Amino acid sequence: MDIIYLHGVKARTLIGVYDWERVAPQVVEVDLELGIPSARACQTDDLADTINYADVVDRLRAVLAEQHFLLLERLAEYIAQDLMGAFSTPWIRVSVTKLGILHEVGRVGVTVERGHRGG
Ligand SMILES: Nc1nc2c(c(=O)[nH]1)N=C([C@H](O)[C@@H](O)CO)CN2
Repeated sequence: MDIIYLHGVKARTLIGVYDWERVAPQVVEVDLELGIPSARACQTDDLADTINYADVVDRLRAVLAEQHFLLLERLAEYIAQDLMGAFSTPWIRVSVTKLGILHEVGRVGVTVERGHRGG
């Protein structure tokens, strides 16, 4: 199965369990890998035969703006289900990272993988 990836997508969202995190949006970084339903575009050279990664970013940013969760786990699951439905992808891996949220820790985050990787 061929894969489209988007790494290091930064966006602001309300996320976190602490009171201060409930009132101030923070920047998270999202890494995505999506299985492409068909490899047709490799032959046709036609954007209509694949997933337009610009559309994925637009949808991801809309989700982050509208949905407010406590845990990164819940946010990653929501993103995975939303994008799988929107782009008919059989497999997805979503990582959501908080930058500099813990003292002397560069990055913390969660990865979820959903669906099945075909051959
Ligand atoms: N497994 C998780 N642990 C923690 C999360 C989380 O989303 N998943 N979140 C927090 C706080 O919101 C964090 O941003 C501040 O320390 C703590 N642990």
